[in-house]
Amino acid sequence: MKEEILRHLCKSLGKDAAHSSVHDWRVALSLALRDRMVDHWFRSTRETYETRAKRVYYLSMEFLIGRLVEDMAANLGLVEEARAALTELGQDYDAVVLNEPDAALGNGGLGRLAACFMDLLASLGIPAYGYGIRYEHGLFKQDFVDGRQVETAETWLTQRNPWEFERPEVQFRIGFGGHVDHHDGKAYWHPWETVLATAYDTPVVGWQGKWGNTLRLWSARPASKFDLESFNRGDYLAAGRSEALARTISRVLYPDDTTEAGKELRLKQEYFFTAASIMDLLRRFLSDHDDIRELPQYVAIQLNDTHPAIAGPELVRLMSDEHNLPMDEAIELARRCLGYTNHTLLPEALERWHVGLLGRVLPRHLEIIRAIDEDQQARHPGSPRILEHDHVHMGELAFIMAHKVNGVSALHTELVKSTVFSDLHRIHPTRIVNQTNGITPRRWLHTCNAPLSNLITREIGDGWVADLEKLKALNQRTGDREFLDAFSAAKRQNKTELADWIAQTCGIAVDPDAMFDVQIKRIHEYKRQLMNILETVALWNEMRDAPDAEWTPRVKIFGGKAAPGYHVAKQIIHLINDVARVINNDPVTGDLLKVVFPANYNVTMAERLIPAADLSEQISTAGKEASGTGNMKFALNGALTIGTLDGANVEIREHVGSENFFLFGLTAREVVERRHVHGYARAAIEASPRLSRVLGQIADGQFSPEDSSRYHGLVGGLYDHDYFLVTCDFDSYFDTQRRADQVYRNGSNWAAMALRNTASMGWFSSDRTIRGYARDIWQVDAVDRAGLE
Ligand SMILES: CCc1ccc([C@H](C)CC(=O)N[C@@H]2O[C@H](CO)[C@@H](O)[C@H](O)[C@H]2O)cc1
Repeated sequence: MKEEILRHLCKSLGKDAAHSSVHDWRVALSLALRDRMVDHWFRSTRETYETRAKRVYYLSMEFLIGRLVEDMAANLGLVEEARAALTELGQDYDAVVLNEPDAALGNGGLGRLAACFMDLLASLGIPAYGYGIRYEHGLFKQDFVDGRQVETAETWLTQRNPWEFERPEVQFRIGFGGHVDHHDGKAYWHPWETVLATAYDTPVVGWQGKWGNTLRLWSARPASKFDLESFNRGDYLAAGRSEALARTISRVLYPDDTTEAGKELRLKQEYFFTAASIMDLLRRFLSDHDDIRELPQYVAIQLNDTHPAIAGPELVRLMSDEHNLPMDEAIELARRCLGYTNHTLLPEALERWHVGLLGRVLPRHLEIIRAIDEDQQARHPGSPRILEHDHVHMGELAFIMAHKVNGVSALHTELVKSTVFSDLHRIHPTRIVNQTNGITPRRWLHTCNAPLSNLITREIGDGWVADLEKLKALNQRTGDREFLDAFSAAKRQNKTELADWIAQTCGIAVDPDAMFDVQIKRIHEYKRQLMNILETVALWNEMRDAPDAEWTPRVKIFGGKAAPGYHVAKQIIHLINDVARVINNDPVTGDLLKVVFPANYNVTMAERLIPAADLSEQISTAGKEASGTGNMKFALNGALTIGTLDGANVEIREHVGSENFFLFGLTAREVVERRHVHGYARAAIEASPRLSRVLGQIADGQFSPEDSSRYHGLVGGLYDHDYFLVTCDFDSYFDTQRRADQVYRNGSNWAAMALRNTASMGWFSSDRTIRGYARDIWQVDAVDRAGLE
């Protein structure tokens, strides 16, 4: 490994070891690791062709990958070899791997799930491609200025990306706009604008590197040559116009994760990568099959939410317009290839494009969508329509064009059946299935939490990394004092390291013996970071009222970005920072309570915070969080959850045992009922002296003396609307937090409960999730290659 790193440093980067930066060493290491992957990759690709195996295509607008170097080294079993090689070369392995920028090609849960799935598809040896967009700029960089979020462009590609292979030979012409001619029964689409989609491939090897799949990300290029004539005329802007226009399509990730942008560029992005992906998989299929009617036997396409839903009409277009299949047969064939995963019930997140906009950008597809609607009506009169009120409803399109639709947790799937798709569910009672989310145990325990990972491996061997259900054996140890101490020591080591990082990064001193209470996720009203900070102020009040009482010291840690246009979410960020400033400088409460909100939460920060957490905040309004995946990561790393019966919390609590979970709050059904009670929020506030005191302090500007009316709107909103029932769940949340305090003070109990959580999280490996998709949706075999020689 040492020679390979040196060779790349000198030969690939042209750098002399004596004058190389951490960046150079990191790229050299990455190239050396990449070399070790390509053989597995080629062999897997060859084998898939030889065995004519069915391929899975995962279409996603987002892949929230994070850093890759550590993950690749771990999957190849080369961590120690790489660490030794760098040490011999006088370099610090940890500094080198942390130098890598996050590939932040996603907003949150949906994007990270796609990244976890890619790891599992390779580890299970399922031939698969991930298809997405190679954004030049991923999710924005977040900074706090006077406590407010400010966004700046993310720049991961300004540095060389050592993992990708550019594929200039893999290019597709993607059309937009124009018109459609119809003659002799055929349709001819004449796009007005064309861009080139160019492929960039990143190999994805699974655990123990026995199989390699491909993540193919598309980059937009101008289809037309450089306009030298304009240039010579000195009209430089005109000369660069087509280039700039084309690149705009893959320039930046839309930072909204719950509100559909409804912007033309977003629609173009969705069609751009979807069309290139469909054309690419069809080309691959037709390279060794000549009857397109066999497609469903060899191709399974999974739509990661509605963002690639245009895949249905695009497949039908190619089958009917270019392969001359009758429309209804094309529709049926496409349906047998397609699966659709729904990730949210929030009405504002369900995509619906104005028929004018979609017709202008994709005139042929609008015709086909009309045909699909008629086909559905013919088969199921009265069925919900795709085209309604001048809008194309992408949820209905995805549902009607898929042979299987799935939710991402048991509760969510039931709500999908009983709310958003209740009518379609009645017509197609077997189409909706559940596939509860999962996480990859490699990144989210083995790689990010060495103290606990090593302890577990010492105790039960390392079989758990490939088969997480093996953690169950740890349940025997919940009464073993010595093991519990070792378990607590691992947590304490992570907390100490995090305390050092917080001191450096945020300039705040925190006590590793305090309870580390962590809420990290996108900022959104339904995730109720607001309720968390209100509880924090209430606790602060009571600590100040009785400073000598027996309090459990707490460190409240927040992390998360708000969509730039989401005003209320930005207000919540500002309030958390304002409250932190007051509490962290309060001599009365001192080390009893600290509030920490490091800026620019991302995958790498999650890998740092989760291993050090004691308490995991999963406090969404019941019925709103489709699943959550952070909740699984925390429990796996030995944190206890305080949470509502929402999303996958329900199943986590079933697996870890209700006695090892701090449950509070209204259920999803009670939430719906409470909304019918007039003035429920005001009533709840008036019934809670604790809450009304806190709201008074905030409204009076106690935390914003420089702008006392800053939170009038926010507090007023709680009195008058409180759509997410912060007021109604506040007291039970506060009481449950106090219960957690009690338990935490009895360390051994807490450790035993935490160990039960870790031991019971095997089911939440995305190993189980992917096996479910393979069995129920894709009809492919999951061959566990990890153990194969
Ligand atoms: C059109 C804008 C937009 C962009 C992204 C989204 C995603 C669906 C939002 C998302 O990330 N949903 C999360 O998906 C996770 C993976 O299934 C779940 O665990 C989370 O509960 C869900 O909020 C909606 C709307």
